[in-house]
Amino acid sequence: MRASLIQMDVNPDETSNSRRQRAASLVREQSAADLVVLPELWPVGAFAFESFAEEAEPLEGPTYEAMSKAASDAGVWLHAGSIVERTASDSGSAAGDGPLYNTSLVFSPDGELARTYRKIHRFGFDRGEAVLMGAGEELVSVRLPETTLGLATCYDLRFPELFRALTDAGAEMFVIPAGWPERRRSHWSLLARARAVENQAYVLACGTAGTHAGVEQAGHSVVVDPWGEVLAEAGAGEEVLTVDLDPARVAATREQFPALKDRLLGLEPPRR
Ligand SMILES: NC(=O)CCC(=O)C(=O)O
Repeated sequence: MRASLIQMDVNPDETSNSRRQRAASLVREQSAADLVVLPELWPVGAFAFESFAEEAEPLEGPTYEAMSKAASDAGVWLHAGSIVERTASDSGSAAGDGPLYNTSLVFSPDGELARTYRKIHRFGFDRGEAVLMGAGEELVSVRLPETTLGLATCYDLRFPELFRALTDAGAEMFVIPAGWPERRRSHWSLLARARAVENQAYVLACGTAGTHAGVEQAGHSVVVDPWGEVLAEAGAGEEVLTVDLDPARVAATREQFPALKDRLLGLEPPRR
């Protein structure tokens, strides 16, 4: 199974419309891949909080349209990263005045929307995403012919219980679009490997390059195998990281080193 992670440069000199067109062409160029991944909030920038409201789009908005077509043109599964999703109000009376969400879109090779995932852990403590967006509440996995993807977004990487729950739900490959800053790059690399090792799963973590809203991005997208080995790692700039994966390695690793079976906490009834 071949995966291509598109580590896009997100900077304020490019409009979201032009970046959408560029993303669509980059996806079309990956027709040799089975799975293509884009980063978190690439149309607007994960730290461009001031632009969230203006750049917010309905689920079936311009990013959806462009990515659905790009997925079907390339004939690939496409994790299209995330958008600022504008929702209708609870009453349904006025379109578009409900909460915003950081929502990921996954398309099948025929361009159909397979699943969405609303980021559960919002970044920013008492500002930014944490106050501007609603929190997702649903664990999401996506069944592909070769494997099962578990979805998470950027700051979610710091919460191991999410990944353990996805593992319990059958995930074998975590796909993590991100807009991770350079300042905490060491955490990114460490946590990506930790989530792979502790769950004996592949990690595909796709970040952004460039600088937006004054925040230099880490780049360094990474693919880690179920043993915790780094299979491929990008540099700091825009880059497509392509790697061949063997989904059978997940079951093999879990069988050869069955640490997941030795869990004692959080399981009912206790195993020992
Ligand atoms: N966009 C994000 O979720 C940023 C997360 C981050 O900077 C961190 O966890 O550190």
